[in-house]
Amino acid sequence: MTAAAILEGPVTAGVSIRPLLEIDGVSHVYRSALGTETTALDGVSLSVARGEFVCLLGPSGCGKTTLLNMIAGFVTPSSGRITVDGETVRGPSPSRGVVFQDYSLFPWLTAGQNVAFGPRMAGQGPAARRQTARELLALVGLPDAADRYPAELSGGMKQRVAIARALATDPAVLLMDEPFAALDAMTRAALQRQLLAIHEARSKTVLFVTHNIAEAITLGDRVVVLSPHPGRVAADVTVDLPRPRRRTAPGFNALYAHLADAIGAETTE
Ligand SMILES: Nc1ncnc2c1ncn2[C@@H]1O[C@H](COP(=O)(O)OP(=O)(O)OP(=O)(O)O)[C@@H](O)[C@H]1O
Repeated sequence: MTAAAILEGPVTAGVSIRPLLEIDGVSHVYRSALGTETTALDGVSLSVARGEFVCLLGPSGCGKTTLLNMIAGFVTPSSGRITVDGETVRGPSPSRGVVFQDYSLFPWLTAGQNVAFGPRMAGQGPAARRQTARELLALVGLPDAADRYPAELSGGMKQRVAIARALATDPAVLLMDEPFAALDAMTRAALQRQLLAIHEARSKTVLFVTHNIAEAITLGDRVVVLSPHPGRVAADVTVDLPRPRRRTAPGFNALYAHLADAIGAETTE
């Protein structure tokens, strides 16, 4: 074993199993213009393995978005350290794809151009990035939407384009902030299924923020619960129910009750 491999941690059959994402004692304090301080997160530590699908669950104000924004590199931790693939996060990077709740597509670009935006910034040529956009739009179930503008798409279609756009730079980790919260129940269920299929097909590491307990159980290999004021890890639960996970499946309700208890909710849905 090389010195580098030893530093990276345990090795199985020559493959390092160092976590892809490491959040180490991270805190964040917001300071207002008037000097008021809000401690959004306090001493949060979390490791996410390569290929793992982790849901961050918690009530409003527990710091889920702040944590995701710090991993994305949009917000700097007040203390602690975040590393992705061993590199300290110091700002946004194409290796971290982000999907927001409000779609945030460029309205002046077509769906295809939105998906091709990251590759274009990375210097990919026109033919290659058109091909990337075509492939990814097909992957999210929109093979014929390349020339349509966001205003011509439904909410569910926009979010599919946003997922394709986030995948276009082949990020190491996909960061998703309540991406399906604004969608109706049927569209939401369809996108959940599609996201799981993409997760499986592309072996993507996913960190998915939600305040919806059923969604967290449906999607996650693990559910990490944050408690509010200040945000701290209150529970870290492995979901070992077989997929696809239906609410009527044995074990679903017991896990639901356990997580509801952990976030201090009667029910949130
Ligand atoms: N820009 C900001 N300035 C000051 N305080 C902020 C700012 N952004 C968030 N906060 C505060 O930090 C805490 C965590 O907010 P955050 O948005 O990260 O929580 P959340 O769990 O994502 O909430 P929600 O589910 O409602 O989106 C809250 O108390 C919030 O009021």
